[in-house]
Amino acid sequence: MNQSLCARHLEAAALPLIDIAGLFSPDLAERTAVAERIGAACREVGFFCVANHGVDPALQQAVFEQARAFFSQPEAGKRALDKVFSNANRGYEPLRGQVLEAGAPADLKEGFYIGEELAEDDPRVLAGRFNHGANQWPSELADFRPTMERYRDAMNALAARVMGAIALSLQLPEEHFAGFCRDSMSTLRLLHYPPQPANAAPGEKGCGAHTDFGGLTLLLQDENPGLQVWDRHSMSWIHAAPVPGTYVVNLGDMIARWTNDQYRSTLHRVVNISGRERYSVPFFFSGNPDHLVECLPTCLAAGEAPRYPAVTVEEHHREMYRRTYG
Ligand SMILES: O=C(O)CCC(=O)C(=O)O
Ligand SMILES: [Fe+2]
Repeated sequence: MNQSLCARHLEAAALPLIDIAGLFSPDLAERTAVAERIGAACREVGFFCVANHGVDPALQQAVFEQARAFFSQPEAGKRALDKVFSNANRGYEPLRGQVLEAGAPADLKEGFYIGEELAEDDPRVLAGRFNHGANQWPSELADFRPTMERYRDAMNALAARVMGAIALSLQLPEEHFAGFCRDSMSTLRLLHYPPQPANAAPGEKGCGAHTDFGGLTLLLQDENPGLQVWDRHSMSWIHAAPVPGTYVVNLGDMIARWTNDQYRSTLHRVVNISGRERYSVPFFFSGNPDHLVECLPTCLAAGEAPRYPAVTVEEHHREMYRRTYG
């Protein structure tokens, strides 16, 4: 994306818009300058848009095409890859399969989960590690798997780069989170939201209000708005309309735990009032399952205590899946 496009969208964007071209510079000062902007957005909102992220637009379009092709299959075809057949939360999740907002009706979205590909005889799979296993792939869509694998690789690389910037923004060495980023148990999630029905039950919506569980989320949206982000100042929902060519980046609960809530994991939801089918592709960069997430000493003021006990990435995710899938 060029500068003029960024500038034109700057006013329209409800979330901070950050040009991250400088993160690809060999010059540490340029990377640090971008990191400072990211740090300010993390403290203030916990949500921001990034432009000049380097991800191939043709690859993004291919991901949407494959997602549409998958979800437009007859229900029986999708159900053949139901998540219930997976020991690693992979595959199809039908409409109303998750309750992201405790006490609210189930979410009006259907989804498809993809993770790192691990063979059934991998020691981590044999040991029953959470979310570790093989993917379920739709055999009738020949381009689906290679497209998603290329995209997942691109997302892992971009997320690790943004984690480097977050480290810099906290006055830590850029590689501070390298152990977290190594062999991340990331999840790529394809989502399809039907238009919000006129006769929706009270509180029924695409995605109930929630914070993301993990480290970083990189969200690719189609052109249909629907995402809403809680604004603690106005105590109302910001409508985060899609900005072409950008990702929405938001922080998950683990970064809030690291920073003792200095960096925010902010409430968000989806209401698809566009009147059209909406597709989105969040990528959850969850981190290394064995990594211990505990408050960074540099994020504690004198005499302040950590708000959260230390937890491993795996323990934390196991608990969050239990809460939202019952
Ligand atoms: O579809 C979206 O825009 C957001 C989805 C989301 O918040 C999630 O899956 O955690
Ligand atoms: Fe989310």
